[in-house]
Amino acid sequence: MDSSIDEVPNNMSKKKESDPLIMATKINISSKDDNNDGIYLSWKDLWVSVPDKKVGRRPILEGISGYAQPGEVLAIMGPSGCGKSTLLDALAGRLASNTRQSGDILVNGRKQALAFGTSAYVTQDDTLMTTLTVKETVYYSAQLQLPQSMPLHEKKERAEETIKEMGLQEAMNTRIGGWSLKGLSGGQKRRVSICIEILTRPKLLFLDEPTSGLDSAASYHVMNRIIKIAQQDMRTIVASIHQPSSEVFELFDNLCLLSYGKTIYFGSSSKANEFFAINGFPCPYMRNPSDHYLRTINKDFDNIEEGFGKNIISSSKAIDTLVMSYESSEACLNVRQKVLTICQK
Ligand SMILES: Nc1ncnc2c1ncn2[C@@H]1O[C@H](COP(=O)(O)OP(=O)(O)OP(=O)(O)O)[C@@H](O)[C@H]1O
Repeated sequence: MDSSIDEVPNNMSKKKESDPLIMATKINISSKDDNNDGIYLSWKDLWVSVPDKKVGRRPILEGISGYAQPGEVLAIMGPSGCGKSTLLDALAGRLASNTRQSGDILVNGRKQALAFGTSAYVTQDDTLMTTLTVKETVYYSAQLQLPQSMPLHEKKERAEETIKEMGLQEAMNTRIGGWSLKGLSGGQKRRVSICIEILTRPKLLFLDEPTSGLDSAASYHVMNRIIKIAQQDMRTIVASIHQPSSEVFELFDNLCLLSYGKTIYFGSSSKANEFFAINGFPCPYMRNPSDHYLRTINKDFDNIEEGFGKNIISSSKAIDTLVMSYESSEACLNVRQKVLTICQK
């Protein structure tokens, strides 16, 4: 890092509160890494609804349960509009004001708000300052977010290390850019947003579509890095993800597969194939499992889908079959037991 960015410029401290860097400060300024206790997050019979002109209120999530635990990454997957971001928002306590929520969300087995500074959230939109370079963005953010007691050189090192972790060293001096100034690619901006949020090494990290806009190699490296952060530092990570490659999919510990607000499957991602196969939807040879799951449970194109092999079945029926089967499955029982165990800890 060069010395010209040693300190946060004065004018930045006068920026309005909506500035992402300032918001990050407010969330994380007191974050202290002084103990290694991880966060167990669990949710039970979680319902979320929104206003609807026709029916009054429309459910987005319909009584779902699950958990996320230290050292692991939980991937939330499902067709577009199935409620992935809504679940992340509910868990992070940042649902929109027009939503209604019922059911329990438990932090370490108790109904409590997430302690100040313990979690971070990377949104789908990259709200970055277009005129700053990558180095300036991450370094200023480190200065603002990391504890005052941390020496400046350590903050610099943390910033540099994080930039490297996200594979951005080549773009250090590139401006973020925007519509009037060409700068980073969409995927690089995603990585800068992730950098800013992992600077403080939060114990609980929510990532909304961390790989959107990334090519398959970058997606793999970014997710691999995120998995390492979870494992090395016993962080709990919950990430919504659209269409992971099979290599990225294999990195996830647990999978929460949603379809139109209902759970299709929750459990070890390595056992999802078996669940689909025993219910009559085996993943064809050489097909990416996540492509197969999403195609099976997307009913938006029911009228034009060719069905599954000889036994043509609509996706609506496939969804009903899988939802019912999941509810009576061992996987579902395991989730309920796990949630109960977390409560008793
Ligand atoms: N605050 C809200 N008010 C009204 N409708 C909402 C609200 N939040 C979410 N929705 C609706 O709920 C549904 C699920 O939205 P959500 O963003 O959770 O889906 P998603 O699975 O993350 O989709 P995508 O993959 O396309 O981002 C959508 O139909 C969306 O329009």
